[in-house]
Amino acid sequence: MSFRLQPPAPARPNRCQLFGPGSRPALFEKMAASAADVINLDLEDSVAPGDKDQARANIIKATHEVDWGNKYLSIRINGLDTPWWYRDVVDLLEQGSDRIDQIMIPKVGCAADVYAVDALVTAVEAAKGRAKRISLEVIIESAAGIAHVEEIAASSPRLQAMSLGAADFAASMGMATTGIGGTQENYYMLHQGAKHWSDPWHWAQAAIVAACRTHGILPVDGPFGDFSDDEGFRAQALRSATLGMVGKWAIHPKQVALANEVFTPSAAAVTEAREILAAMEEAKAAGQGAATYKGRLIDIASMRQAEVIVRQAELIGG
Ligand SMILES: CC(C)(COP(=O)(O)OP(=O)(O)OC[C@H]1O[C@@H](n2cnc3c(N)ncnc32)[C@H](O)[C@@H]1OP(=O)(O)O)[C@@H](O)C(=O)NCCC(=O)NCCSC(=O)C[C@H](O)C(=O)O
Ligand SMILES: [Mg+2]
Repeated sequence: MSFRLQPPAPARPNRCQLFGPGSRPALFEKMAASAADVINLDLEDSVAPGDKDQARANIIKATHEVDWGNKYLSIRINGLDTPWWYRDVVDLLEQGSDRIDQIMIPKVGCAADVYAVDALVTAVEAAKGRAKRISLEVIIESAAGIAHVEEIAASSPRLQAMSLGAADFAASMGMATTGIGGTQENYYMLHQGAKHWSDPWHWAQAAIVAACRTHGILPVDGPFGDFSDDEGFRAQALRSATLGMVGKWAIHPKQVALANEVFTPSAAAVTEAREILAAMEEAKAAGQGAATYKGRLIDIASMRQAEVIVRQAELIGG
């Protein structure tokens, strides 16, 4: 380990973030009753410009009236290039209840974007004497965002999570697709006449995971647009989990169970991780730093890998 230690990410479950437009208050109770760990009420791109004020009022009312149970309640404000974002922050924190946990900032392009929101949140919190400290989540969904991902991850002590927004990311990068996540038909290698599909989201996800892990932030995979394609969602989520992401958005309720399943370590994986830890304790007691488990090498690094799985299971209550 470097002399600079890797900080732990916030210890809360974040397997699924269920989104719903602030302009559809009829969905709020259903969202609260879902199995998602995090609820994202949206003021940004799922709300038409003419509905922004009403959506904000709907969300403020719902923070007082809906029973959100143990959900982590997050509200996505409008981007910093719009005339709405400051009013979103001020009204939410002046008029919304203490039930609000987090503000999500879309299209973050540099650390100063987070600084600006942090400054406003800090001022309103102090002025209103709000007891709960609001956390922040950012969405990386632009060329500038991915270019500055590390400085963004380091931008604020309030920052708890960072998501990849595949749709805006693709648009900003000029990618030739209208797909939101998943396999892209034209992104393949040819080998001996056969097509082998690659993953165009991989490098951005890996950059986000590295920035997040360096600064103790939760890395999250964003939307998978085709909510009729369960297997496509599962494949995308499994790749994200394998890379180190802790969860994924759901843009339709049917995606919640899929995300929870993928980002909950299986009983077999937890058993194996615990066996590795036990085998290494035995090896250490015998003065050895390496051992054999099911015919393969395990050593002290294997303990750290196993601990990731056990910690995740314990967080979820497994
Ligand atoms: C995608 C939808 C517009 C579909 O809505 P609808 O046509 O109502 O769906 P269904 O008829 O299939 O709904 C079945 C039942 O489920 C309820 N429902 C629907 N959506 C939700 C929800 N989000 N949460 C909870 N419950 C929901 C319906 O009411 C039906 O219930 P019942 O009648 O009792 O059976 C809609 O799902 C939707 O609006 N989804 C969220 C869209 C959104 O928030 N988008 C923003 C995030 S993605 C993004 O911004 C891109 C990103 O930034 C990037 O750049 O990548
Ligand atoms: Mg977006």
